[in-house]
Amino acid sequence: MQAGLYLITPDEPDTQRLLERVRPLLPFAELLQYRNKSAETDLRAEQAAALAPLCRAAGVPFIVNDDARLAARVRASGVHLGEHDGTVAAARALLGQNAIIGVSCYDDLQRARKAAEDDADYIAFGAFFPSATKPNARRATPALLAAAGTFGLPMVAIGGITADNAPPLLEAGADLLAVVGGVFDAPDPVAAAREFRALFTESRP
Ligand SMILES: Cc1ncc(COP(=O)(O)OP(=O)(O)O)c(N)n1
Ligand SMILES: Cc1nc(C(=O)O)sc1CCOP(=O)(O)O
Ligand SMILES: [Mg+2]
Repeated sequence: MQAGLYLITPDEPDTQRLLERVRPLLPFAELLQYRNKSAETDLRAEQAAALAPLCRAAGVPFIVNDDARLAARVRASGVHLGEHDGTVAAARALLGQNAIIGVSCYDDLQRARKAAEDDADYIAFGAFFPSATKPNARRATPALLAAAGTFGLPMVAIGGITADNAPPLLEAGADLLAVVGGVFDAPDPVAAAREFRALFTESRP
């Protein structure tokens, strides 16, 4: 897993529109997560099945949020698990050794330690800034990233991140910046994604 932008989809009800919104951004993303908290089961299955080949063709690992079974069904590269989304072991049994299994750790170093012991592939912390996507998210600080560096796993920062407010997170050790609104709600999403990529190419040649 390379450092860079970890793009997460917004709740877009129209599958064709979702593909149109995601397609031009894939060249700037290291990972793409399908997340739709508003969709019913059938629509989530349809959208995940549509995004999987798009990501495969672009060479971008495709991660499904919450649902390891859906990830297995669409042959995704992996799954992202929060505190209500099952265990790493259960996801690993479904998806295999090579799958990317990420774990939300919020502001909790003990959760991160457990995720590392469970052989997660990355640990995610947040929210670092107020988030319109998840207004009630627990808040985290850059000091947490600095402390979690000892776990030896790639670290993802999430929550209200823009290219402008991201530099302290990279300085504290974040490898990947997970973003919904900072790209999809920007006036020009491609320009916003390009700005994120520049943070990595300029600070880490
Ligand atoms: C990369 C990444 N980090 C954190 C989350 C949040 O997961 P979770 O706490 O399960 O909340 P929901 O996204 O399911 O609302 C994430 N999805 N991705
Ligand atoms: C899905 C999610 N999880 C968070 C956490 O802190 O665990 S913050 C968040 C929202 C991310 O969207 P945006 O980039 O628009 O703030
Ligand atoms: Mg979840």
